[in-house]
Amino acid sequence: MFGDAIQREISRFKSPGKVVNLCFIVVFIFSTVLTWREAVVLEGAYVANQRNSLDSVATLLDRQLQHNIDSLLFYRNTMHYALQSPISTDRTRKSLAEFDLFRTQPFWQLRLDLHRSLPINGVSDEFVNSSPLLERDDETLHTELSAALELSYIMRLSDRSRTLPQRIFYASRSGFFLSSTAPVNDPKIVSLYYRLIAQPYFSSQSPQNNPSRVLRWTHTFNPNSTSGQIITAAIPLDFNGRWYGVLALDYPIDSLHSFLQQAKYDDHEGTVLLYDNELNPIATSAKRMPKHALFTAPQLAQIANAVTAAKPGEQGELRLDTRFITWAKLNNFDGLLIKVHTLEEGVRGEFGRISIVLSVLWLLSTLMLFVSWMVIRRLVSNMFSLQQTLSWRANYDTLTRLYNRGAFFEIANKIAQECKQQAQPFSVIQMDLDLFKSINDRFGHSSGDKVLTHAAAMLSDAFRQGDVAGRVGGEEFCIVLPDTTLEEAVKVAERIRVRINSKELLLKQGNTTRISASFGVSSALEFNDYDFERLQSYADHRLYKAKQDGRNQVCSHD
Ligand SMILES: Nc1nc2c(ncn2[C@@H]2O[C@H](COP(=O)(O)OP(=O)(O)OP(=O)(O)O)[C@@H](O)[C@H]2O)c(=O)[nH]1
Repeated sequence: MFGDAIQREISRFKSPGKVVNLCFIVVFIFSTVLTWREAVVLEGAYVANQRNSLDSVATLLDRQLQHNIDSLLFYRNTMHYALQSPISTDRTRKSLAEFDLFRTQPFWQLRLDLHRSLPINGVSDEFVNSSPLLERDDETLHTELSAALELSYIMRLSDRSRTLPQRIFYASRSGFFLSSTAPVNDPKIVSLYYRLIAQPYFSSQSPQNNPSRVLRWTHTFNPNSTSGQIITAAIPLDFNGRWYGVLALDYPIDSLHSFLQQAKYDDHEGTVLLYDNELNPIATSAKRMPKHALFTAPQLAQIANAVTAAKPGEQGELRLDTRFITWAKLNNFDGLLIKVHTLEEGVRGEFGRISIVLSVLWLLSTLMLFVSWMVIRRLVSNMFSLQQTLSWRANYDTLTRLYNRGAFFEIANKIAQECKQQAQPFSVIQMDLDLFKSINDRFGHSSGDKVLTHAAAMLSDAFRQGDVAGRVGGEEFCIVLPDTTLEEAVKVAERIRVRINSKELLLKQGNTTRISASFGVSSALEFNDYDFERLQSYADHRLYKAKQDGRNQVCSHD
């Protein structure tokens, strides 16, 4: 029952080809949506993978920076405590006395212990007086020096085995400095101290330039060279309202390069770059810094736009031309890490390979779908025309193309009943070709067939729309005429008779013949009977009479 319903629904479509098209379109859409969904899931996994891989580098770098900044803050606290309650031992007193002796010399060095402390390196009073940034306040000078001597012990203990090499130093406004990397020779002290106080990180820590007294990052950027560049984290040292100096942490760019290279991935994993807060590249995980700018000005603006509102620790991604960019804002550095993953690298990677397999599978399935669509369409089309032919043959006579006996009787009965219901006249004409056997005998069976076809065509041309004709025997035809009286039916029969007999018919080998037919006509009104089969037998009886009366005539009475 359910199957019948489906069949009924399907049969509503005039062309089964359309049903096949529809089915295949549905399958195609379904497979494409499934593939697309897989692609979306894959893309999500790819983005997560890119983020994770950058996150691991960012976390590692942040951890390193955090450790170093913690050290810097620890040294500042040490200085605060030491300034508050300075130690006074024989050794410190001896060192301070030495300072009083050396302070006018161009450079000098104080050292409490050769192995356990770092040297304090200083310049002359004259040098200090020559710079407006510097000041040797005699009231606080000894306290600061003894605090620095104390720090020189502790700074000596700084852990140098970390993966991110760096230099920690204290540059005092009183004309001396203490550095985790001691100068190799004495004259270098002056130039080193000069360089320390000449750098922006020193002057930027003055109370005017850094009123909130926070840690600041500076990058000595030279676009033409990577050697000698450093990034520095600096905090001011203040005590009792006086700015004593700057505690700072230097990272040579090369150490950041090495750090990023240690976090090395496979070749297809892309490149990680460290950018400062002005989006200048500082370091890269690649072997060397790119020769040309990686991003155009509009692309840099796009990145800047994406990261401006981001908080430290936040991550994001964007697509620039064929590259996939992941960025992470660092917690402990005023800049960001950017990972650039090119299309080529992506294709060589795991996700690229899966994407290619997915695309190939989709293409193959679409191709197979297309081929099977063509085959099934062809099959369905052939079956449909076969069905049409069979169905036609079940109802029609193939020779004359009129209704065959079975179909004709069914239709004629129906028309008779309709006429009866509507109280309309109804007539039947029975026609039989005259002496047809002799045509077969003289000219052959195929010529006989030709005559039959010709007679059927004459018949079809002569009756009105609404009349129905059928071949009811070998050379016998019957016509039913709804809403037609006996007189009108006789006229129709007469017209057909004249047409059939009107011209010579060309048969085999140039022979011609003129054919004729006899007709019997009956009508429902004369018998007050609408039974088609009875009316047909009355007409047949009158046809027999027409034959007996000499053929080629219409008979409508008994
Ligand atoms: N060629 C051909 N002949 C057919 C077909 N069907 C029947 N016939 C022939 O039609 C002939 C009918 O002959 P009869 O019934 O003797 O009648 P007739 O020769 O027409 O003579 P009357 O009806 O008395 O005029 C037979 O010889 C059948 O073989 C057909 O489809 N094709």
